[in-house]
Amino acid sequence: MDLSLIPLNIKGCGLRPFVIAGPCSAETEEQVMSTARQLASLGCNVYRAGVWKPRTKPGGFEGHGEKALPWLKRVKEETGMSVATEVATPEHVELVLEYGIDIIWIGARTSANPFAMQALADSLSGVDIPVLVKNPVNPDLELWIGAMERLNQAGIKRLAAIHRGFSSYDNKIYRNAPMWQIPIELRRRIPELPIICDPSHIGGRRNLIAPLSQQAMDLGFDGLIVETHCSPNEAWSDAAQQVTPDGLYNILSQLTIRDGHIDIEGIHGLREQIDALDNNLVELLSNRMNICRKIGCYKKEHNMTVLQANRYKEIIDKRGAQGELFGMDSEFVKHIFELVHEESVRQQMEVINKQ
Ligand SMILES: O=C(O)C(=O)C[C@]1(C(=O)O)C=C[C@@H](O)C=C1
Repeated sequence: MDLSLIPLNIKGCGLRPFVIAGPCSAETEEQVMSTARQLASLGCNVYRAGVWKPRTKPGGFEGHGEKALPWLKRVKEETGMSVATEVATPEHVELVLEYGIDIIWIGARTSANPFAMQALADSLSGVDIPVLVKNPVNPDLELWIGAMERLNQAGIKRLAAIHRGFSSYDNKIYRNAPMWQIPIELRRRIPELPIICDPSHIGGRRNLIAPLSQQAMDLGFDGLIVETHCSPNEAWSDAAQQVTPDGLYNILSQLTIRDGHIDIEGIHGLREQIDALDNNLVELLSNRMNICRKIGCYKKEHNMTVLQANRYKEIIDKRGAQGELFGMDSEFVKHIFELVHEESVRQQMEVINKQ
């Protein structure tokens, strides 16, 4: 299904980057207003604050709920910024609409759950509000697109995706692995869908916000949603990843914003060279597969298993090391040969099982 989209039509959404900023959670009216005033004075157009906070474990601050919605309303009235918060249930939707919240986002745990997504979509049927959909916690592009399709089917056309990274068991550098290939594929599949990067949740640490924001800009993402707090160290949630409003605008001022629509003329010749090399690569792969099919025939005649683990290991190790010598990441080269081997095994299975 194609998404039927119209522009987000949010103040400032034509700028690159389009910035949404504000604290992880609305803690007190004073904290909400103080952060908002600072952000507004720096030129921010959209203010975010979590009111319902999905926490991994019980006992953490789970947000003030409805009590905090009038604070966001006040931000809107006093600063002129649009206000955004997360919703996870139809009851949340009802309340945010009652309090005139301008934009809603759907969190990673909710977008991973088709039942929850459908319930939210049903509750938004007939409502004209921009909805930002965070990627599901697991790296599943279809699930992410499916969540947006459910909203779209309910009539929500002002949609954007938020890339907040993916949960993983062993994450040393990032809180959530960026796995940039997933939002890149999303852009290829739905080019007109705005993508907003959430460097706060990917990085989990404030010193990673600048490099991650730059990476998002280099990939041509449209916006950034950054957790920003008047006193980050005292934040009730996600303290390590929040920055001050001044800190955020300092980061933004240092970003290099490149134009997605480059002058193709200058790289035309180089692209021709790439086409020629890619052509050779596919031909070489096809030649390799022909040899593998011959080996498949031999294995069939001699009753040998398709998988030859020692030989497979030898290829992966050898090519990985060779790749590194040629200036590539050995894991990348190994991965390519894992895929080549997978196809080779599939082709040999075909040969062996042919009557
Ligand atoms: O060397 C073999 O036995 C092959 O069948 C070739 C090949 C490969 O693609 O390189 C395929 C399957 C085996 O597991 C190991 C290697």
